[in-house]
Amino acid sequence: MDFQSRILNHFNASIDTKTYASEVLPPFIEVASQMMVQCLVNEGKVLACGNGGSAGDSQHFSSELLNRFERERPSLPALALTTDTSTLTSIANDYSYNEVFSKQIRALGQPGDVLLAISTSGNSANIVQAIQAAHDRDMTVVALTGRDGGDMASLLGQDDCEIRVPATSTARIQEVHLLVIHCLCDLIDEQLFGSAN
Ligand SMILES: O=C(CO)[C@@H](O)[C@H](O)[C@H](O)[C@H](O)COP(=O)(O)O
Ligand SMILES: [Zn+2]
Repeated sequence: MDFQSRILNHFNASIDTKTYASEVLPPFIEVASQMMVQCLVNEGKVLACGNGGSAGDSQHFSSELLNRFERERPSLPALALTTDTSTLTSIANDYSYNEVFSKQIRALGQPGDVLLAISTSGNSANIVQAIQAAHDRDMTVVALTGRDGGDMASLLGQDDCEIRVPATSTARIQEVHLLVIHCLCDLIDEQLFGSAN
């Protein structure tokens, strides 16, 4: 297959995945946005974590809350747990990579905070442990997953919300995760700061 055909295949697969996701995800995205708004109104914060591309997604989300999305408004409290290399390397070195997020959550998480846990497979052990730590801290969890939801899906409780992308390719799932993150940012701004076009 020539390169341009490969590129076209990627575009078409991404479009198809997003079209299918648009038929199933909106109710879950709405609920997740309401959970985050409730948390922020009650002076809570959103902690976010993920590995690889999903680490980037965590940072993308937290920067849009802390700084801005598409309108002028006050900064909102969010923190990506993926950025402090001293903390990440010392926890991984002294304990285990599986604990790099959970130890931060046990220190920083407060009751009423929300954890945004991102994994395309739903099986990353450090994300699973992050969810367990969040529950121990009386936090709720918004989980962005894919495939069959993996181990994360079975850990979630009725106060949590899973947004599971109906796809199997990591890249395609990540592309929808980013769209979901932008939907969450828009809905949070809309609920907290009123109508904008
Ligand atoms: O971005 C990509 C692949 O598109 C990779 O960096 C990917 O995020 C990494 O392999 C992650 O470790 C995958 O973890 P997960 O999504 O299964 O939790
Ligand atoms: Zn990627």
